[in-house]
Amino acid sequence: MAAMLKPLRILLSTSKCPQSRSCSRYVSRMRYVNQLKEDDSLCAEALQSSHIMLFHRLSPLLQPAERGTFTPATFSSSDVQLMLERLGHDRCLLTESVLVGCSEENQAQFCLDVGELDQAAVEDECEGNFVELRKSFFLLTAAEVPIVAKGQALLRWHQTNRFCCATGQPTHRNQAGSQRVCRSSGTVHYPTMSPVVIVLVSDGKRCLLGRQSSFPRGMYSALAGFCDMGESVEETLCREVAEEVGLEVDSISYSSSQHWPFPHSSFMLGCHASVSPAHTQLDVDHTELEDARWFSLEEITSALQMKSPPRRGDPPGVWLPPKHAIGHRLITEWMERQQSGERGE
Ligand SMILES: NC(=O)C1=CN([C@@H]2O[C@H](COP(=O)(O)OP(=O)(O)OC[C@H]3O[C@@H](n4cnc5c(N)ncnc54)[C@H](O)[C@@H]3O)[C@@H](O)[C@H]2O)C=CC1
Ligand SMILES: [Mg+2]
Repeated sequence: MAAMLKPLRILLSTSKCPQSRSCSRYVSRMRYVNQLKEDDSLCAEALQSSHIMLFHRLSPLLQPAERGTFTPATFSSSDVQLMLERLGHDRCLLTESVLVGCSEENQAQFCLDVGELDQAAVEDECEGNFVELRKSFFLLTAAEVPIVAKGQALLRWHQTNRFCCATGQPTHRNQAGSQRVCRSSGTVHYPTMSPVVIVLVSDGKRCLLGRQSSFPRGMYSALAGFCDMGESVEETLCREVAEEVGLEVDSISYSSSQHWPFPHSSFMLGCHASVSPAHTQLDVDHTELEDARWFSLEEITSALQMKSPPRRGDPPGVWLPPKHAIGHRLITEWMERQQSGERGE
């Protein structure tokens, strides 16, 4: 039986600013993370006493937790070093960890991809399983998803940016993994996200959802589209709605934003928009969307109550994005607004 790595049960910090009383701790934490990005030797020292989440070819390692749930497995750096040795691997691999944040106790948190090691051997050592990121999203809590998504996105960015796109020369990362430098030209490369606008359109009584052929069976979501170079959020929103369903929106309001790791790190800007009830006839571009249609409050309310996606053989039902997705948040906001409108609030 392989020696087991003892997981650390720590509360992973989110990027949310805590309120009032603990705000100074938040400030010191953010400044510490910034220092780690700037100072390679401080970061190398922090790595030696850090918490590390493991990935294997970009799939996070999850461990079973209470009541059938799962949690991202986190280990001390010394335990990871011992595991690397036991599996006959150079402990230098640890230095390829990337910084993802810092706990409430100012303990640096890193991610490491051990894709060079045998997957089953690591799973055995760690009493966990590497689970593809999309599946992980359905297994983790809302508090755990952002840091796992961030870790995977950063690891993927390093794996795909080993050479400078201007000179073709190798790039070299800093210790935190927050940048890569091309030494021949001095160009500094930073991790990138593609801005996407996601919008829930309403005609006052119904909301508009679409589905792409690649979506899971029965799933509909708010309309989304990548920003073109030079566009404002408002311009992207109006263009995408016009392109995909042939409507012109009247008014726009901002809701919230989210980093979305699929397919290659999008920065999702979530908005609500309205169209006149007199102009709701859809002209769907079927090259982009398999279907788009208006949904009543009753349809949305019952779809939000579905606990699992429809299986093969089930009656066709509408399935909405998972609760960690910003599309879910926009739909829930719309439903709550409609319900309070119906109650006359
Ligand atoms: N978190 C959520 O709730 C949801 C997230 N999304 C995400 O939003 C993103 C955009 O939605 P789509 O309707 O697919 O966009 P879209 O309507 O702009 O169409 C995608 C097409 O845009 C082009 N494109 C332009 N810039 C691109 C870039 N930077 N990266 C990739 N393709 C680019 C490509 O030709 C691609 O096929 C998707 O990646 C999807 O994962 C979509 C719906 C819900
Ligand atoms: Mg789209």
